[in-house]
Amino acid sequence: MGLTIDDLTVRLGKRKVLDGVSAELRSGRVTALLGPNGAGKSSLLRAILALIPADGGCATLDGTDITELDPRIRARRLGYLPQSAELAWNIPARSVVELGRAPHRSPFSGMTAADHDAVELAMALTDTTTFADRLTGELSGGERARVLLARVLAGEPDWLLADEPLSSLDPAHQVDMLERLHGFAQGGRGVIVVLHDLGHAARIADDVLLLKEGRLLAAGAAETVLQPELLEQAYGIGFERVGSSLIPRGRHAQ
Ligand SMILES: Nc1ncnc2c1ncn2[C@@H]1O[C@H](COP(=O)(O)OP(=O)(O)OP(=O)(O)O)[C@@H](O)[C@H]1O
Repeated sequence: MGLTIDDLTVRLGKRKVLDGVSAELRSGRVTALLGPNGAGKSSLLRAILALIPADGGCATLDGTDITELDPRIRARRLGYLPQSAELAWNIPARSVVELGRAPHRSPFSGMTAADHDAVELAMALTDTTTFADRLTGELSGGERARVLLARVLAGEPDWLLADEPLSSLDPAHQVDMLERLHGFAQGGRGVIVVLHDLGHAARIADDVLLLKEGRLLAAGAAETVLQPELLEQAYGIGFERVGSSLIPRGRHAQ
């Protein structure tokens, strides 16, 4: 059981952006999704979430094809933090976080005590309580990113799929975000996170999926995938170990 990707193939326009990707993802662990620009990382998250159709294969959650789940159940079980921190509405931050409870509420019903508790907890975890009443248009990019994380956490999903969640955060909030994701997984839920920084991946990931040109180049425990030879194949540059870090050597390094 868990989240299984089975021979998933996706075309966007004329491009095959995912080509026969298969993997078993486990709850209680952080899976980092790595690979160069254009490798298909965002497409893989979006295909798992049934936001883009598969041309072949499928993703299943506890044995059920995710595309066959009722959309409300799907939204409850799979939380998505997309790459862009844009927000369509200029509303108070707390109202954005409250939207994360939508899959738990019936239309036109008010917020229950449980809804309020989940919102307050999510805001506390993301350090957003202090600007809960400010309009999102008045927040910095990093503050907006944290509000969006709070919105996903408020939905109490079983799985969190986060696409480059660190990109607009300062170092302190990057560390906070990594700890939040780690804590989320330690609570028994599943995390799939797209990362570019290999140091962050080494710090947080239990497992790694390494994509290149829409194909899975390697998958497994982080220490087995985060190896200079595999990373070189994926990114086309050399890597060397310095202490516990993997440092890029450049395209023409010997
Ligand atoms: N709507 C689209 N139509 C056609 N091709 C697309 C579309 N969206 C993405 N692609 C292509 O699909 C491939 C995979 O894109 P994707 O965004 O999944 O990669 P990524 O690994 O997340 O990249 P990055 O690290 O740059 O965010 C790229 O070659 C991209 O140009």
